[in-house]
Amino acid sequence: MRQFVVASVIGTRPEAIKMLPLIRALASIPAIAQKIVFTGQQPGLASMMKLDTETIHLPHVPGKAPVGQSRWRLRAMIAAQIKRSGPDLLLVHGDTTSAVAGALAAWDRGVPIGHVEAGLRSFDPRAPWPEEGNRIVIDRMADLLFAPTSDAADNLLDDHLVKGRIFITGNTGIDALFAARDSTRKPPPSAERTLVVTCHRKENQGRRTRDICTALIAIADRLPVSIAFPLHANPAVRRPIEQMLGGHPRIRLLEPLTYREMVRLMTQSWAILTDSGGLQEEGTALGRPVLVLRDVTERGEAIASDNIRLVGTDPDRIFAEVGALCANPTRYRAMSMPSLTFGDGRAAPRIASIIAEWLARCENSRALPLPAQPISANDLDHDDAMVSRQLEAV
Ligand SMILES: CC(=O)N[C@@H]1[C@@H](OP(=O)(O)OP(=O)(O)OC[C@H]2O[C@@H](n3ccc(=O)[nH]c3=O)[C@H](O)[C@@H]2O)O[C@H](CO)[C@@H](O)[C@@H]1O
Repeated sequence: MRQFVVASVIGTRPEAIKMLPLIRALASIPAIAQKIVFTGQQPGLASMMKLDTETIHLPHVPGKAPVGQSRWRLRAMIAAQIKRSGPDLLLVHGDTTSAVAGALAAWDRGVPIGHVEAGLRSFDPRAPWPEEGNRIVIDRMADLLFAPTSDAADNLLDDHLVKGRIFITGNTGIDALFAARDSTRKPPPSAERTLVVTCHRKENQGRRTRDICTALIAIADRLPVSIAFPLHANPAVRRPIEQMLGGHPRIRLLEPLTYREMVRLMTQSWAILTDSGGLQEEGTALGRPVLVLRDVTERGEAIASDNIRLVGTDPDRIFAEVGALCANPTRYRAMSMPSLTFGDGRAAPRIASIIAEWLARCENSRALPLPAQPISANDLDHDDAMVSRQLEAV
């Protein structure tokens, strides 16, 4: 039997972190050859991933273009790559401009699409923008949809324009987290209460960043907490933060950390304050309370399990929520229970086996299987037996 070609599009740090476990799992399948397309949306990712598969680097266009222009440019360049290498399946991850451009390029060329981390919704088209629109568009074009949780799968089932095969697999980000956590010596417990902070979202730039920094100064000045703040690489994000927080004795501004360093910092942390999607999932799996610097989240499962709380960006509210964690051990303990709601660390091999089985069936059927009926609600259980039942139907 011939080798199948599976191409993956990578544009940002979270895509690199969350796709690496799947790329490694696919590499262990002899029938599959891979091509990794780096779009340059964020530079330096290939060296971070240390891949030994074929990689393609799209030319980086300096300067910050409007989102629509970037999407069009990336779509055209990825379509040209697809024309050259004709993959049997194109994988995209999440909700970035690179992901939606990759899916559109595959759509243009009639190449089947696999969406990793499918089904996340904030149900607010403007927050986050353009991510909410991106992931809806991708899900409606995708042939294989890998939903991290049953809630995400429910979102897909509720959208009658989603026609692909839905699988509940867990989030590959938890695979990456556990691999990084278990590959380093367990750090000694930190005597100090360290609050890990990250802030990078477009909607939090400007006044909201200043409000968040005002809260951090009050926290560092008045609460028994020190702050470790790994800065985002984007100068427009980090500059105002450096101006407001630089030099504060109880606030450590850090250069962007490697993933392993970041996992070590989170493992040692007392709590996490962030607008990041990935950190909400990681804090939940590690059992660290996560306060979210947003008004909405796609991780409703972790609100239900009281692992995360939405605190928004009002400085007084942020200070009060961190203060309550300090003053209320019962609340702190309740938010510190590790939960596998976002995955058990085996999502990547699960997805890889689904892909290998699906490609083989496509080959045997000599045609792309018609989009089968979405899975029924009673299929939404989180185990491998369910996945194999779904595959039988392909
Ligand atoms: C709407 C939304 O929520 N979308 C999310 C967004 O991703 P995000 O919000 O998680 O983005 P960031 O916060 O930039 O990355 C976080 C990762 O980086 C690690 N990290 C952090 C600081 C550091 O110094 N070193 C590191 O290694 C950290 O542990 C974590 O794993 O887009 C992704 C792609 O579409 C989606 O998957 C994801 O849903």
